[in-house]
Amino acid sequence: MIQQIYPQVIHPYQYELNKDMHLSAAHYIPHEDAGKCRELHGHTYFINVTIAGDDLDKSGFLVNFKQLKNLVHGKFDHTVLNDHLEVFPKDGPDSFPTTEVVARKIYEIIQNDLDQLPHKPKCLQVFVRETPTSYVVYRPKQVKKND
Ligand SMILES: Nc1nc2c(c(=O)[nH]1)N=C([C@H](O)[C@H](O)COP(=O)(O)OP(=O)(O)OP(=O)(O)O)CN2
Ligand SMILES: [Zn+2]
Repeated sequence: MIQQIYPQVIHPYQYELNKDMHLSAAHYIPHEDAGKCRELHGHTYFINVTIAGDDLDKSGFLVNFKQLKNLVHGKFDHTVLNDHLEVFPKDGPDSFPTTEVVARKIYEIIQNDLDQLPHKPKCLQVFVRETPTSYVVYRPKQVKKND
């Protein structure tokens, strides 16, 4: 069981769901400022995603917990993050799988999937812990209730 206190998001929705995941992945940050992190190394990432909405699907789910796990753990577990060029392209601001970029990419992957659902749940927060002493929280700038 993952035991971690997460920051709370204030929101207007009636349902809020949280899914914890952990995954093993390797990465490297090929930038001169990254020091020892320029070399390939691995982490056990601890991830929490927060989903909210007012409506449930026909199963009574806001979104199936398994679906969230498949989207993130299913894609990245036991992989080298830098190898996912569709997520972290060779050039540009998204090319380095820093904790910040990983958190935002997980948000984008999840929200793109949620946008296909008729009841339109929203991803409000992605928490990514990379080491015992380092984590990032990503939240989209604004989530409008009727988006
Ligand atoms: N803002 C960021 N800074 C750093 C990132 C990052 O993604 N965003 N990443 C790294 C390294 O990849 C490294 O894996 C993590 O660094 P750090 O927390 O410094 O790791 P330590 O285990 O050495 O931390 P201690 O608290 O000193 O034990 C670096 N910076
Ligand atoms: Zn690292």
